[in-house]
Amino acid sequence: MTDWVKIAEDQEVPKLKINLNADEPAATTAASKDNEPDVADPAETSLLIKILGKGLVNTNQSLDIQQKNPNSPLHSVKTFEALHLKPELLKGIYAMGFNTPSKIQETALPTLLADPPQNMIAQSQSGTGKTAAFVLAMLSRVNVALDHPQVLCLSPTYELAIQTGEVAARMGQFCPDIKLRFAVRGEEIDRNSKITEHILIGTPGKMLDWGLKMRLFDMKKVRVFVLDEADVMIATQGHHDQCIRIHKMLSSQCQMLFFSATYDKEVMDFARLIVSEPTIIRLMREEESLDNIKQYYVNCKNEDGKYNAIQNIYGCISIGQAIIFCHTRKTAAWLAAKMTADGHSVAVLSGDLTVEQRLAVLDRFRSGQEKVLITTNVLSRGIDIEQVTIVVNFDLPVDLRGNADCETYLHRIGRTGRFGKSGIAINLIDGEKSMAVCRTIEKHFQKDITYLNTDNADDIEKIGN
Ligand SMILES: Nc1ncnc2c1ncn2[C@@H]1O[C@H](COP(=O)(O)OP(=O)(O)OP(=O)(O)O)[C@@H](O)[C@H]1O
Repeated sequence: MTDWVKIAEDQEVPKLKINLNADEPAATTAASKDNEPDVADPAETSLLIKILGKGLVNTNQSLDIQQKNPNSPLHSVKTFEALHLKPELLKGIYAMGFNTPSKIQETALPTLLADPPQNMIAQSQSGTGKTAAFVLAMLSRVNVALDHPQVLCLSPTYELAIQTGEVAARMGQFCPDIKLRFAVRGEEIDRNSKITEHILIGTPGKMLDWGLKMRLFDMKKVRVFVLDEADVMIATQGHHDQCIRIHKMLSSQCQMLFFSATYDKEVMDFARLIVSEPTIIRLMREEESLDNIKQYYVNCKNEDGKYNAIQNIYGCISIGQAIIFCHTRKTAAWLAAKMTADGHSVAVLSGDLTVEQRLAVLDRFRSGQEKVLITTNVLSRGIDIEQVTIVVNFDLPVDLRGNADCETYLHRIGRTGRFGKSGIAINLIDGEKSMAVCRTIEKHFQKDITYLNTDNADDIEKIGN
């Protein structure tokens, strides 16, 4: 095992340096996308959330469990001992600081480890313990007496595969006989050799190359197939078909495990193709709500008018930390330059930054080094910043056709029960179109968005109370 602990550690530095828009150099990407709506890349967002996550997310939501095969036993455990794991694995879990199984692990682990193996489709938000659960299943199923791949784990990108490998390396640190190999770009292998490692973690393209094109291992001998981040996988060009091709090569006895943070129809159809008679476990995300958020709109003539509105608000009330959302990178950069010139400490987070740069920006903002974070839709769902008191929509969220994007509005403004309850949202309006968007949002949530006159100091002071 030591070998691949080293490999995982060696990968840790380069993984953050990589520009995930690898097909386009960062400079070209930035220049050509300045005026377009800035959108979040699902793989980048997922990686950011994973790296930013500071431990287990506890939720009060209940589990929803469905079983397609009524004969499969289903029970839950309250301790890791109750799973009767190999002592070395149990030691690895405790060494990671895990004392008791998380909510999803309580129910998922007995099914994941059951004999005969059962298929599973699991859904829960980032940070709830999915990776730890399926990595434990992967490690437990290995028969070290056999020197061929027995477990395949597919991730949508290089970086996400490395993250999973790191968890496996840590959890398996006391199992020196279990061997892992990364099947990702940059890993080369002699065409005439055979892969002897027990676990392969990688991306679909490389896995297909090794298993199908080069026949470096026998896909029929694989006992566990894990598909991680199914929603991100679907969103990544070409991965859907590659996964299906891999799946077709596997034996019908292979245990199929499918993990995702969300399941829309496309992801569920994909899951159904791959996983037969699954036990489906879902832990719903705590819903964001607009309760206790005071919402306002301000009429402005143009972008300069919007800027004046922000200045007036800052002039009248003391604001802890604020996030300002813009539609394009260009507007975000323009606004940041103006606010900085006026003496505000401002950070900008937009899609032209690498994941490493975004992490640095978020870390600084979270620690209070900057008071204002100007961003676009790249700062999206799943990245919660607790201490923010005011959210300003410099541009209201709209979809590609210019219609109100209520879901994005909720993710920008809403809070979950876990975080501070009260907050202020200010929507800057510059014309009929944006007023119509504002009204649609108001109607959708049935929560008033009140008029605010930022030329009137008394009016502004009221929102601070
Ligand atoms: N039983 C546990 N007890 C304590 N900490 C845990 C437990 N299970 C997982 N964790 C920790 O909680 C964090 C989230 O776990 P994990 O990465 O498995 O969640 P996830 O749902 O896969 O999230 P993501 O998709 O972001 O990776 C990690 O830091 C992990 O080490």
